[in-house]
Amino acid sequence: MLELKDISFRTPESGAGTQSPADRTIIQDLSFTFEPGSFYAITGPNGSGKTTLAKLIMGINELTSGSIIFNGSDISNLSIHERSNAGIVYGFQHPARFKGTTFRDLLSIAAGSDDEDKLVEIISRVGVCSLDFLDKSVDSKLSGGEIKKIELATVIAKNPKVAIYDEPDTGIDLWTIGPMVELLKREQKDNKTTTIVVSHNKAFLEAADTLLLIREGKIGYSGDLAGALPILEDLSVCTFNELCRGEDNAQCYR
Ligand SMILES: Nc1ncnc2c1ncn2[C@@H]1O[C@H](COP(=O)(O)OP(=O)(O)OP(=O)(O)O)[C@@H](O)[C@H]1O
Repeated sequence: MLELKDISFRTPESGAGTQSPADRTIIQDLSFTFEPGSFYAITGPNGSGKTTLAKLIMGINELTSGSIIFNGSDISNLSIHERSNAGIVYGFQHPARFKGTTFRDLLSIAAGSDDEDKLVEIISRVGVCSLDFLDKSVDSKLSGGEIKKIELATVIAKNPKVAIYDEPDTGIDLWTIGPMVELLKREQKDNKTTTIVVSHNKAFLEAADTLLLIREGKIGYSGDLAGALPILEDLSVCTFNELCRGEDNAQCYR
């Protein structure tokens, strides 16, 4: 069980001192409990704080206040590495590329083994069928979709208790999204992985057991997709008509 207790994240406005009253609150007094083995989708408008929330759980961002409890232990002050050892793993929206490093290198580190059979078993789980792919260099020549598959494989190779994926569909073609959702659902079921996906994609929202809608750094809604739909519909219509002086019924979608 992963419990967020009144967590907040504030940053100084650029140019302001660290204790400035102009501090900006990105996540505000947010509490939520992620049940083991469930699938969660975190969604909400751009800039609402979804990635920040995911990074707070991983320890990439430091909490300003509040605490995070994982399986009964307070992990609020643990480093990323320590949280990773405890079983929490993060897949980045824009994974890093490492010139001179191959997919095999990254996967061996993640899996803790360079045993060929083990690596083949992992890449087949993520739908990479070609063995040649293992020896691809993880550099700028990879396509956006290829690097995301590599990132996904390295998360899965760690057999995480909690897997956090930040917009895993970035750069992925429409035909690959369905299999990707199936893969994450399969990992959730087979390994009882608590799965947290930050996404705007309907396929992930539909796959989730629970959807968290983040609005201005708080949970605006948590529950099933059916309950969220009216709110999502509402959020998709522009609320700046008065400012832009567009026609009242222009219904400018963003
Ligand atoms: N370390 C930081 N310092 C200053 N501002 C930050 C920091 N991290 C995030 N922000 C700001 O906080 C806000 C929320 O960012 P975040 O990336 O969490 O949004 P998001 O909901 O994931 O958005 P998107 O859907 O566009 O990916 C943004 O305005 C962002 O610029």
